[in-house]
Amino acid sequence: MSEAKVNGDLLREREKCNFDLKELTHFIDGGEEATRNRREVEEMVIHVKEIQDEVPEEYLSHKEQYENAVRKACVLIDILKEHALRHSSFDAYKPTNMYRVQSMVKQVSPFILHMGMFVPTIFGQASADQQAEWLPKALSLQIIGTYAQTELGHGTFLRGLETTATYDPTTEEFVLHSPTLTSYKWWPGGLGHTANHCIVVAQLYSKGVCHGIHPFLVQIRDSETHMPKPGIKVGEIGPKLGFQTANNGFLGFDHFRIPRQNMFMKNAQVLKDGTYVKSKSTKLTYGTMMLIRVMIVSDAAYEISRAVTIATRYSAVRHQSQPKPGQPEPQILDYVTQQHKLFIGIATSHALRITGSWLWETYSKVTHDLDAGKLDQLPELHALACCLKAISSRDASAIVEQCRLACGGHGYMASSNFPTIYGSITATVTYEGEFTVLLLQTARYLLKAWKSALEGKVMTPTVAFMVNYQKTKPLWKNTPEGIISGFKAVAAGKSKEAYDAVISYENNGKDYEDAWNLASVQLVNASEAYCRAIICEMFWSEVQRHSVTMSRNVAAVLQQLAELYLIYWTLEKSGDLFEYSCVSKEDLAVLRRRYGELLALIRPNAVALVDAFDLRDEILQSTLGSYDGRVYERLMEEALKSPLNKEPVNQSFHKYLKPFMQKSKL
Ligand SMILES: CCCCCCCC/C=C\CCCCCCCCCCCCCCCC(=O)SCCNC(=O)CCNC(=O)[C@H](O)C(C)(C)COP(=O)(O)OP(=O)(O)OC[C@H]1O[C@@H](n2cnc3c(N)ncnc32)[C@H](O)[C@@H]1OP(=O)(O)O
Ligand SMILES: Cc1cc2nc3c(=O)[nH]c(=O)nc-3n(C[C@H](O)[C@H](O)[C@H](O)COP(=O)(O)OP(=O)(O)OC[C@H]3O[C@@H](n4cnc5c(N)ncnc54)[C@H](O)[C@@H]3O)c2cc1C
Repeated sequence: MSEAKVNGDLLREREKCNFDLKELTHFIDGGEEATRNRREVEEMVIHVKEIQDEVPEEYLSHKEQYENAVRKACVLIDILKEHALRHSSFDAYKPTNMYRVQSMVKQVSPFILHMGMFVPTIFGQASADQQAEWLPKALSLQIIGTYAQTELGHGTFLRGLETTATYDPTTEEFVLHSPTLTSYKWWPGGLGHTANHCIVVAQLYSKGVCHGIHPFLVQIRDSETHMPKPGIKVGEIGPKLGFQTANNGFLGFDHFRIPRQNMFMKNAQVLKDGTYVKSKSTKLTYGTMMLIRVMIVSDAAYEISRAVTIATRYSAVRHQSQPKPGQPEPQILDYVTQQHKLFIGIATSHALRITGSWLWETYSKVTHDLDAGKLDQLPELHALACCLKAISSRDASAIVEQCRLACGGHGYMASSNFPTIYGSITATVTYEGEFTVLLLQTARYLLKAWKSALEGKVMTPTVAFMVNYQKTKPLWKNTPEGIISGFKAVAAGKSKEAYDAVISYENNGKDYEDAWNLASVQLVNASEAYCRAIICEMFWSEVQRHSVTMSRNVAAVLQQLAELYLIYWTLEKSGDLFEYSCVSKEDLAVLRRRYGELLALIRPNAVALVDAFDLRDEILQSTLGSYDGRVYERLMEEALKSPLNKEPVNQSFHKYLKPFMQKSKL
């Protein structure tokens, strides 16, 4: 990009950068080679004319948006498939690469569930024979699939799903049926008009016995005509807050038959005569959800990086107000309140990316052990994935919205891209396990952990801190390590309180379930505190670990961001820390001053820090956040694309306004 065209404020901001920007980008990507590979994929996609829209998508009808999205998804997937094959690797399938490439088309891909859940379920739940048959077709998109679990009546409570799959040994088939309106599948992405196959989660009946929910591969549309198969009722569920082009659909079955072999057989099986063979754990059926929950943590980090890049660049270009008479209007980035809104976003993106990578590695290790029959680490992984998915998606939604608000009126424009980013990220708070529901899952683990600590049992690593808390309340130290220890004290204290509350309700005559419900606000708070302690510890310790191999200034900016994150949350949660740790008012006053110092230290590097995310304009898709900072020019260029501006007088004037005004004159 020619520097001459770049906005002067941004040029000056970039000159202030005191660290090696490329080194930070490599760190974010996971190494220099990873940066090269990512850029190669992006470069390949960026120049493809077919994925660029002449008319902004917002002006298209719902139907046109979908058709355009299918067209672009086909182009995109073709390029990526070719790339993946050329490199004989699965690199293109890595979550981080997928997110970035996906965001080059503004609206979500109707193939998202194919790539995100259909293919992974075949990997995770199909037997070797089934994989050999289904994977080549799925990976090459000869068949397009989705993951149909949620029903009109139930999303959270999976044991309550109503779709049935009844085994008929005479024909060696399963009969799929939707007995009620509420049993209709509802929500699966791509189900409306894109997928011709889907993974259906249904209650398995054999020999008159219900064995609970199991996944089945079902062809729902004809391979040639794409017509729904007889016995299948399928369609799209209509417009939503976001995710407009995901083609979320509904699906009902009228005694629809599939071969026995279409039940996913890696874990449980039904033999020809109808004998049911149990899985090592019924929870293995939930494997794909676990994978996506793990991926969502990195996705949250990525969406924050997009929002905060847009808002920070805009804040460097935008001038407003005149605090000192006669002086020029300052850049809004110089207002400390603006720094307070934005720098926590930069810090959180790093915190969640680092935590997401750690969770990904933990997930890989535990699933490898599961394949070898070792199930002992599954509960801890489940507890971690649940709370990290919940908190990362909620934090990301809040930060994206904060970034939008930080851009004032222009943040409200569709062309800022905030509405689309927000529409996507806020969906992650609900899908793949609703926020509160997942925190309550983690709370189950925490209560057991607290009980184990009371009984002096061996503790798993992420809850081992509970043992110390039982002995003493840790002394407060105004250091990052001291703050982390304080957050652990909050997590332990809240777990204890929730545990005691459940016991106390039970002692007062409530049964366990009612006691649980009565204590559930405390349970959710305990999970949130545990999760915050994990993110804080992971962020700080990983930055420390990597600092020794980094140049001094890159290490310094990352340490500033990690410290900012820790202090931000200490100040946000000061009430909890007063209650459960030994922090004093004086300690908090010191931290408040340090927080102000950190904002000032980060300020000169702010634009460089978001530049280091290395998000191309084609990925940001924002009038406010482009690299050159031509904010006002772009806003006007985009406004002129409005179809309403194609003619000086709209026909509604002659049809309605003029007669209306004339009538008013009489
Ligand atoms: C060749 C390659 C080419 C590459 C080309 C690339 C091209 C790229 C282009 C485009 C692609 C686009 C980019 C893709 C990016 C991918 C991102 C993916 C995004 C996907 C989008 C997803 C959309 C959303 C999908 C969905 O929402 S699917 C539906 C999800 N549904 C839920 O999550 C339901 C939530 N409910 C539950 O999970 C459970 O019911 C419950 C709440 C956990 C309760 O379950 P249950 O009643 O059975 O259990 P309990 O009785 O409560 O508990 C019993 C014990 O079991 C424990 N438990 C529960 N769950 C688990 C578990 N999963 N694992 C382990 N243990 C579990 C529980 O804790 C209890 O334990 P206990 O000891 O306390 O008894
Ligand atoms: C954009 C989007 C895409 C989706 N894609 C898919 C897909 O591809 N495939 C698919 O199968 N599904 C999909 N879903 C469905 C999604 O997984 C569910 O909506 C989600 O799991 C939440 O379930 P629910 O809608 O039943 O919410 P509910 O469980 O009805 O939640 C409503 C409220 O009740 C509360 N609540 C429920 N149970 C409890 C409890 N036990 N304790 C305390 N509070 C409780 C919740 O906290 C929440 O406040 C998608 C959803 C969205 C929004």
